[in-house]
Amino acid sequence: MSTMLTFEDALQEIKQSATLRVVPQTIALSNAAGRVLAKDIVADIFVPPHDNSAMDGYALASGDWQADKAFTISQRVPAGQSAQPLVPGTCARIFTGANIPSGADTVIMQEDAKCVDDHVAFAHPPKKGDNIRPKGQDMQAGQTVIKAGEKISPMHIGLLSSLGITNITVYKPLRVGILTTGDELIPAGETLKAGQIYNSNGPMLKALVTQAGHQVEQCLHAADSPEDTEAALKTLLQSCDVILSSGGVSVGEEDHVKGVLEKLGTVHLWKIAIKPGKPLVHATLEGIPFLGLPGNPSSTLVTYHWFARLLLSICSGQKAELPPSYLVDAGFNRTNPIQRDEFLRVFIGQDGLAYAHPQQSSGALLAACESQGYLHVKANTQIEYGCSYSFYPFSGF
Ligand SMILES: Nc1nc2c(c(=O)[nH]1)N[C@H]1C(S)=C(S)[C@@H](COP(=O)(O)OP(=O)(O)OC[C@H]3O[C@@H](n4cnc5c(N)ncnc54)[C@H](O)[C@@H]3O)O[C@H]1N2
Ligand code: MOO
Repeated sequence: MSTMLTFEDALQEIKQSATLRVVPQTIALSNAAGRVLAKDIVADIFVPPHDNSAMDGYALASGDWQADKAFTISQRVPAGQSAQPLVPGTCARIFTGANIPSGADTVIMQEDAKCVDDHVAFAHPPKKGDNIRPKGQDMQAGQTVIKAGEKISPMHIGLLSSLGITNITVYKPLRVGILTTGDELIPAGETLKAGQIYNSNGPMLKALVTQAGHQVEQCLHAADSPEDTEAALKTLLQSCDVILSSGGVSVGEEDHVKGVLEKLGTVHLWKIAIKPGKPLVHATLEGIPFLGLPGNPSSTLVTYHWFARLLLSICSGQKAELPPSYLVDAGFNRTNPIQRDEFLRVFIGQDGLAYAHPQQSSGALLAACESQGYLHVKANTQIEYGCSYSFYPFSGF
């Protein structure tokens, strides 16, 4: 148990043991932004339902066009009204969004038309299909348009509204318990005494979990004692689907989280070859997944982003996907050997190169706030100016 797992093996282990922890419920689409879809959505209509005009202009059969022919305007079709079949050899006055009359196959925009008394002529020959948005251009009946596991975005709300859908089946929000540990920590708002610092991981984790769309069920703080840690965990176990903690997972005699986990449940992994975040612990307590994040604030952030986010995603019914990344060249060198996979907090310069923030201590959080994402540098490599590394913008997490 004391050997360190590789980053990939740890991800795999957490991914494989994570299971769905929430049940479906049907809710109004208008309240569904940010919720996780529980059932595929299959379109039951075509969108648009009919061929319709993309322009204000004139609908005609392209084969009827002749230079300077004066077309009779045989009908007027505003959006929202049904069109009559086109009288052969004539055109229809038509407006954006209006249904194309049967017999017409093209729309000429009004700027390209010349009105002659109550007739109209078109100088340039149209192409069949011009300015017509065909039936089903956006969605076809029978097409799966959103898969279960997707988080509903405002775009999805628009898309589903265009199908006439008012209710959808989503998963109930995942209830997450947060435990912070440490005798030295006090909440913001109180006055610091010698040896004390403010609890920053608690509020940060609460914000990360909330931003990811989960429900923070309860936040507790435990002193550095096995009794306090055990009591807090037992309380969280009563109402939470998943538990995250910060601190108390290293090797000192003031670190009690792992010992209590071994007493109450099963520890699956402890210590990963990453920097920062090495002493991460993963366990199951009474069937409830638990991740113990290391207490240094940047270690908490990094392990939340890479491991807790994934665990919470799977438990809440989402797909187990890593955030998007792209290759960026390093704008700096580092020749000292890298023994653990590193997640450097970096920003992208105007030259497009990645620059490491000068402060990479796991105890410092300002560096993350001043950076744009992670540069993932794998163990046993070096960082060379101009070489490419995977960059993961914070916005993808
Ligand atoms: N002898 C060794 N010591 C340490 C090792 C090691 O391998 N051998 N690993 C180091 C690494 S790496 C990390 S990371 C830390 C993780 O330790 P813990 O998870 O046990 O965290 P704590 O000791 O409780 O706290 C570490 C640090 O973070 C501050 N902290 C904790 N919680 C909060 C919070 N909620 N808000 C703000 N700051 C917090 C705490 O005061 C400590 O300064 O262990 C190393 N040690
Ligand atoms: O792994 Mo620790 O997070 O290096 O500071």
